[in-house]
Amino acid sequence: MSTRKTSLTDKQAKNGTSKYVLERCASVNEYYDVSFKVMLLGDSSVGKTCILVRFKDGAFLGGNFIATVGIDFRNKVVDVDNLKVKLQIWDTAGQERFRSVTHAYYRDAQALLLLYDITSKPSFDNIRAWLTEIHEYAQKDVVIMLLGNKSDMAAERVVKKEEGEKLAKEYGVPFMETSAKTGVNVELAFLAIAKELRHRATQQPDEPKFQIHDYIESQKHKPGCCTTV
Ligand SMILES: Nc1nc2c(ncn2[C@@H]2O[C@H](COP(=O)(O)OP(=O)(O)OP(=O)(O)O)[C@@H](O)[C@H]2O)c(=O)[nH]1
Repeated sequence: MSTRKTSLTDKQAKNGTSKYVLERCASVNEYYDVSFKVMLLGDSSVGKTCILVRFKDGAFLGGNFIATVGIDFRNKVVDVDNLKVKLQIWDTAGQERFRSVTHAYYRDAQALLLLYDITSKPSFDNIRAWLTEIHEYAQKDVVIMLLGNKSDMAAERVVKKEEGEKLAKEYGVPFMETSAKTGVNVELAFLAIAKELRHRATQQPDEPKFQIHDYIESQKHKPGCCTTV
């Protein structure tokens, strides 16, 4: 399958929906109650586009690697606790030369999925630098999740799962290993983010806070979890 990773003009990008739209809206014939922007970040080739395509279309983009140019987005509406949540998911270019383009989009994002590749030590080592950038450019209350992608490549693994867990714990962010190839944990990652954002947007002061870490742990241990086919 051939994919061309396209970039958007600023005008197209700014046509996105605003924060916490709590009204019934139609987006390409799909109704939703609330809309959020989620951004995929991480070094080039860690699998950001593949994770998005797996979640959106249930497919894997194998074959030749074509780096993303600039930034691109796709929408997906998911049901979260009786509310239709639209995730507008921004796929960014991991290459350094596009960094100044993508910085401009950080502040509009309500959630960030930060990826590294379990077969690439540099991509893991760069996570701290990514978190520094996030703290500089993103909203203070942005939801961050760390993902160690390509978990299907066990033979080539150079980053232990425990290392990912330790780093995530240090920064107080949820963590899981994913595979865009097999689908493991991909849906869970996006659904956990959608749930967290949905609860933040609609939560009453007397309601208990949604616990994303607990939710992920409870779902990981469910039979049949967490493959998108
Ligand atoms: N085995 C395996 N390969 C993967 C996985 N995810 C991505 N790949 C491969 O890794 C390469 C890079 O994937 P992309 O999704 O294009 O990477 P990216 O992070 O979007 O890269 P940039 O656009 O440059 O930022 C491609 O050849 C994919 O087929 C995975 O979970 N498992």
